[in-house]
Amino acid sequence: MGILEKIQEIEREIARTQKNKATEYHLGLLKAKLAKFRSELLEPTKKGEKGDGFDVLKSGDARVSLIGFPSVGKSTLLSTLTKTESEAAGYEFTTLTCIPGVIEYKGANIQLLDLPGIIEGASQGKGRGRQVIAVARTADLVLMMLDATKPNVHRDLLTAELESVGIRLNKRRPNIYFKQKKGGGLSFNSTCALTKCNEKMVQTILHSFKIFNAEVLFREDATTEEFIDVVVANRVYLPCIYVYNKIDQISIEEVSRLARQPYSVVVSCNMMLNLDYLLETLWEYLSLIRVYTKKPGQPPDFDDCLILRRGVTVEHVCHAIHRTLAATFKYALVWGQSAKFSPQRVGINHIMADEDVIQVVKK
Ligand SMILES: Nc1nc2c(ncn2[C@@H]2O[C@H](COP(=O)(O)OP(=O)(O)OP(=O)(O)O)[C@@H](O)[C@H]2O)c(=O)[nH]1
Ligand SMILES: [K+]
Ligand SMILES: [Mg+2]
Repeated sequence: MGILEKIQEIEREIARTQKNKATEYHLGLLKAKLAKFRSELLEPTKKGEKGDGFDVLKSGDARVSLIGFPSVGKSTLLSTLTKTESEAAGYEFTTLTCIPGVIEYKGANIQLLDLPGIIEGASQGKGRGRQVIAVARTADLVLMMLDATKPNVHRDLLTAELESVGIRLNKRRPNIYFKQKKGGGLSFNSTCALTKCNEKMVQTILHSFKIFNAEVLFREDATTEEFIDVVVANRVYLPCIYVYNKIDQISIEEVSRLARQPYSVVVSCNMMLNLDYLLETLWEYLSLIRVYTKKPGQPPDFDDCLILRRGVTVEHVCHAIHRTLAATFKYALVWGQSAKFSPQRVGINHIMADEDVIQVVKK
């Protein structure tokens, strides 16, 4: 039996198993098996699957992938936001490979990848699904494009496709410590009351992965699925913006309903509506910040900024300026939002904010 059939069989069994106390562990076991087979699907099988227009080099400050059903307007968006032209047309599967473009925004170069449309069953190899999903895994953010005139179930279908191959959208990594050991059996602890999972379930799941010695610490009230995610380990956690395109075709009431959903932005690529807000949201979700440098006695260099991630320290800034700078660092002067007063004299662990100005003083 092939993996796909095995997966289908387990899915059918889960569907026909009633959910109650008596079947709880059996279900947990099935879910663990499912996770195992699905992660096997991710491993490249045939030679030649790569190198057919999907292995685009990473470049710039961040990478964003465009995921959506056919003809929702992905290529139209790429051609609108970047200098690259990607063919757009009124028929499905116009785009057949990965087309990279660059969004220049607030001094950052954001690589935007246009991809073929994907459909239900993509994770199991329908269409170019597997290649598209492999690219999505390498991105820093997913722009899931949806057709505002189509039923909203598309959003759940695509989310489920990505989920089934280990891509988690707008979710945190579960706060569970897990370490395999050489001996000593299972050591299980939690720092809070557990209502969705328990020691016996954890043991059952670990046994199904042939793990008999391990240390497990639940630091939150996590579910069985979340525990499986931690064990399988090849999960990626990505921010996702749901972009509803073609709002020129729907009523204003419908537009405002879609716009109020979480993580959602409404646009019209053809009419160039709300694209500024999309870029602003993109910047926000990518956690990018700008840091300007300044030399003593000179004004800051506002023409050239460093693009970094929210939460970076002065040490990161030093590395971004020059690889040896951190070693000769004495202190820095910082102007801007992260400074209590301007300028503030700070050490190497000071956390920077967007649009801060920094002057590094060497030993
Ligand atoms: N009404 C309307 N039509 C749009 C809008 N944006 C794109 N379209 C149209 O939607 C059709 C499909 O656009 P594409 O950009 O080719 O869509 P795609 O998602 O790249 O399609 P595939 O590559 O086939 O997956 C084209 O006819 C576009 O002109 C929009 O904002 N409003
Ligand atoms: K199309
Ligand atoms: Mg396209």
